[in-house]
Amino acid sequence: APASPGLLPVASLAADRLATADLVAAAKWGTDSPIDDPAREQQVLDTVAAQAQQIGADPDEIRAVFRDQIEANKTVQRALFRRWTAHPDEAPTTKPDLGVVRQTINRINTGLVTALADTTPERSSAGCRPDLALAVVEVHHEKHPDLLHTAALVRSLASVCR
Ligand SMILES: O=C(O)C(=O)C[C@]1(C(=O)O)C=C[C@@H](O)C=C1
Repeated sequence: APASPGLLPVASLAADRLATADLVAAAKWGTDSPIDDPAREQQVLDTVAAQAQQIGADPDEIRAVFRDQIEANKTVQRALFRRWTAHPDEAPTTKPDLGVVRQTINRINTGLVTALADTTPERSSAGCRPDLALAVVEVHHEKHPDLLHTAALVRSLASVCR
C-alpha cells in the first residue's frame, strides 16, 4: 500500500531541507560563522509565519514545525563538524556560498509551508502519527538518507501532528 500521499510531501520536503545542512556546514567549516545564527533563525520563522497567515494556516503551528526543522538542521551540522574534526580527511574540500544555500532553503521553506497548510485536517486526525511514520519510511526508501539524516528527519517532524 502507498504511504500516506498526504503527508509524504511534508516528510519529503523536510528531508530536502535536512540535506541542505551538509552544504550549510561545509559553507561554515573553517570560517568564523557559527552554526547557530539567531538572526537568520528569526528571519526564517517570521517569513514562514507570514506565509502561513497569507494562505490561512495557523502561524504559531507553522512556527513550531520550523523551530524543529532548524533544531534538526543544527543537529546534522554539529554531527558533521564532530566527524570532520575527528577525521579531517572527510572534511569538505569546497566551500558552498551560504547565501546561495539559503536561497535553496527559502524555496524549500515555502513549499513546506504549503504542504503543511494542505494537510491541516490530516495533521489533527488520529491517523497522523502512523501516516507520518509511513511517510518517513517512504522517504528513507526513496532518498536513502544515512542514519544521521534519518534520525534528524524524525526529530524535525515532531510537531507535525497536532
Ligand atoms: O542558515 C544557516 O546559517 C543555517 O545554519 C540554517 C538554519 C536553518 O535551519 O534554517 C539553522 C541554524 C541557524 O541558526 C540558522 C538557520
